[in-house]
Amino acid sequence: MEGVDYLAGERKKAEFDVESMKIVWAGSRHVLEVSDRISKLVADDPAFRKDDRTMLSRKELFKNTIRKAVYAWKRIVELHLSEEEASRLRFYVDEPAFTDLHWGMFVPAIKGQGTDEQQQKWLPLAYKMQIIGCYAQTELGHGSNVQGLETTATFDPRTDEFVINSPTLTSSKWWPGGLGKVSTHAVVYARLITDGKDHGVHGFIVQLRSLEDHTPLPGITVGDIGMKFGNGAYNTMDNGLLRFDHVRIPRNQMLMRVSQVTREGKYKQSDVPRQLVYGTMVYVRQTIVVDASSALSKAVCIATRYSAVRRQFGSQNGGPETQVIDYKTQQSRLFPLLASAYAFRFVGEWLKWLYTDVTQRLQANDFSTLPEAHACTAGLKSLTTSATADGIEECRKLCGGHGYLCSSGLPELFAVYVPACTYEGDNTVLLLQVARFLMKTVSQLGTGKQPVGTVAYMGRIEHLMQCSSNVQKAEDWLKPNQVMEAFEARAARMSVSCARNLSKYANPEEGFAELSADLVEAAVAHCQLIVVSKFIDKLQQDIPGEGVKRQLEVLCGVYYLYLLHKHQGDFLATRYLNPKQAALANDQLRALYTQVRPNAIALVDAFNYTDHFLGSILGRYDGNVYPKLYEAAWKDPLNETVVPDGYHEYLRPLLKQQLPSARL
Ligand SMILES: Cc1cc2nc3c(=O)[nH]c(=O)nc-3n(C[C@H](O)[C@H](O)[C@H](O)COP(=O)(O)OP(=O)(O)OC[C@H]3O[C@@H](n4cnc5c(N)ncnc54)[C@H](O)[C@@H]3O)c2cc1C
Repeated sequence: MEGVDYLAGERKKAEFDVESMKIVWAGSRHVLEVSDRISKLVADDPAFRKDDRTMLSRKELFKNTIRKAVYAWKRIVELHLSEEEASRLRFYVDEPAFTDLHWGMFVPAIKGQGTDEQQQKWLPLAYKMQIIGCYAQTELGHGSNVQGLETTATFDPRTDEFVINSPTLTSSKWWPGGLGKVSTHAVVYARLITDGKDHGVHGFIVQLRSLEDHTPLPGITVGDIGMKFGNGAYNTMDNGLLRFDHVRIPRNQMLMRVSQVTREGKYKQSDVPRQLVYGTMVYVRQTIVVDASSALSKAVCIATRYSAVRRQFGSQNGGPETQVIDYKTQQSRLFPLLASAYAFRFVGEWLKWLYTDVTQRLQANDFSTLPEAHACTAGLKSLTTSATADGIEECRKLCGGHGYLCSSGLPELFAVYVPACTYEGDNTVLLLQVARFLMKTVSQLGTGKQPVGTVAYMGRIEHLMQCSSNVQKAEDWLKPNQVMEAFEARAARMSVSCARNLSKYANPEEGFAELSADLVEAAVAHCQLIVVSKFIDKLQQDIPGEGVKRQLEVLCGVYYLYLLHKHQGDFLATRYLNPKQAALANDQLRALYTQVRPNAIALVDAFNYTDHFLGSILGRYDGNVYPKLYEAAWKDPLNETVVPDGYHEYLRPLLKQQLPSARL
C-alpha cells in the first residue's frame, strides 16, 4: 500500500536522535541543510530520472547523460547555486559524466600546474564551460608506470611550438573520461623533449575538437574505447582513445608553474617548488575516500532496510517468519560494513583537515610532512576503495536473489564503483608505495629523525616490540588504549619484520620485489590503524544529540573488533595477543552486534538519502518492496509484448518441429 511506512516499527526501536546523527554524518548542520535541499531538488525533477538507466542502449544512455549534465548546468546557473550547492547537485544526479573530469581533473590540473597567466586565460573559459576538458595521462601501454609514457612533446624553436606526437600504438591515450566524444580540450601528459633531450613527463593543454562543429582538429584521432563492465554504470562516460600525428601547440600551452621552457628552448625549473603538485593529489584522494563512504553507505542502506523487510523461516504457530536481519550471520556480515561506512566518513573528514594543513605548510615552504601525507593518502585511498568495492558485493549477496536484479540498485552500484580500485592509482601499487615509506621510516629509527603524523607511533618502537595485551575479559576490548596499542603493535611488528627480512638481501630492490606480498600486508595493517585511530579520535570530540555518541562508540567497537577478528592471525603471529584474548575480542564483537540491531534502520536513515539517490527498490525508505518489484518487472522492455521477438523466427519452428535437419 502507498503511504504506509513498513519500517515504522523498526524506526521506533532507535535509541538515539536520528536528526542529530544526520548532522554528524553530513559533517555539520550547514552541510546537512544544503544536502537535504539539493537532494530533494534533484529527486523531484523528472529530468533526473534514472530508474530506466540499466535498460538503455549505450547510445541512448550516453545521449541521456549529456542531456542531464547540460540540464544540471542550466539549473545551476538559473538557480544561482554556489560552488558548494553545484557540486552537491552533481553528486545527487548520481551519474558519471564528462563533467566529473572537467571539474574534478581538468580544472584542478590547470589550477595546480598552470602559471598565473595560464590560469587567467583558461579557467574563465572552463568555469563557463565554453570549453570542456579532460585529463589525458594513461596510455594503452602504460598506466601505473607514468614514467613509461611514450607520447612526445618536442619543442620546435623555429616556430615557438611544441609538436605533440604518438610515436607508437601503445602511446595512444587510452581511458581518459570525457575524452571519447565530448571534450574540446585535454591536459595531455607527454615526454618533454628540447634540443634532443628528454626531460620526462609534463602536462600540456591541447585543443582536440573544433569549437565550431566539434570535429577533431587536424592530426588528431579520437574516439570512445568501448563498452565497459555492467549495465548503465560507467557506460555513461565516454572513456576515450587519442592519437596525435605531429600536432602543433603554442609554447605557452605547456603547464609551466613548476618547470618551464624558454623562447630559446631552455628547460628550467621555476622557483615554485615541485612538491606543490602533491597538494592536488592529497585533495583528489581525500574526495575519493569521502566517495567511498558514500558508495558503501548506499549499499549498506539498501541491504539493511531490505534485511529488515525480508523474512525467511522461523514462523511459530503461523506467526510471521524471522526477519533476516535477526540472523547472527547476517549481522556479522552487515554490521561491520555499516561501521566501516561511518569509519570511512570520519577518516575522510580528517583528510579534509590534512589537506588544509598540507596546503598551509606548502605555502610556508614547509615540506617536512609531505612524504607522510602522501603515503597516508595513498594508503587510505587503497584501503577504503577496496573495502567499499568488496562491501557493495557483500551487500548484494546479503539481499539474496533480489540483490542480483538491477532494480535492487546494487549491480549498477558495484559496476560503477569498482574501477575506483584502479583509477587514481592501482590499489596494490599504492600499498607498495606505503610499504616503501614504512621501510624508510623503520630504517631511520634511532637516527634521531622523529617519525611524524600517522607514523608517530613508530617513535615508541621499543615499547611496541615488547608489550603484550593485558585484556582479561571481553569488556576490556572497549578500552580505546587497549585497542590502539594492539593495532600499533601489530603494524609496527609487521613493518619491522619486513625490514629485517629485507636486510637479508644484498640487493634491496630484489628483496623488495621478493617480499612485496608481505610488504603489502604490513601497509594494510598500518592503514587500518589510521582508520581505527581517527574513529577513536572522533569520539573524543563533543558530539551532541541524545544517544548519538553511544551509537558511534558501538559502531567504532564493531569496526575495530571486526578487523581484529578478521586479521587475528596477524595479532597472534606477532605475539601481541594470545588465543584467549583473540577469542574475547570475538565475544565482545557479538555483544556489540546485539546492540546495533535495534538501531540499524535509524543508523542508515541518518545518511538522509532520498529514494531517488538510492535508486533501489529493496532500499526504499518505506520498505514497500514486493509490490514495487512486481511493478518494475513489467516495465522491462522484454515485457512490452506478450509474445517475444524471435518467436516466429525461431521458437515456433522449434515447437512445431519444422527445423530442416532435426536428428533427435
Ligand atoms: C573507469 C576508469 C576511468 C579512468 N579515467 C582516467 C582518466 O580520466 N585519465 C587517465 O589518464 N586515466 C584514467 N584511467 C586509467 C587509470 O588511471 C589506470 O588504469 C590506472 O592508473 C592503472 O594503471 P594500468 O591500467 O596501467 O594498470 P597496470 O599498472 O597495468 O596494472 C595491472 C596489474 O599489474 C599490477 N602492477 C602494476 N605495477 C605493479 C608493481 N610495480 N608491482 C606490483 N604489481 C604491479 C597491478 O596491481 C594490477 O594488478 C581510468 C581507468 C578506469 C578503469
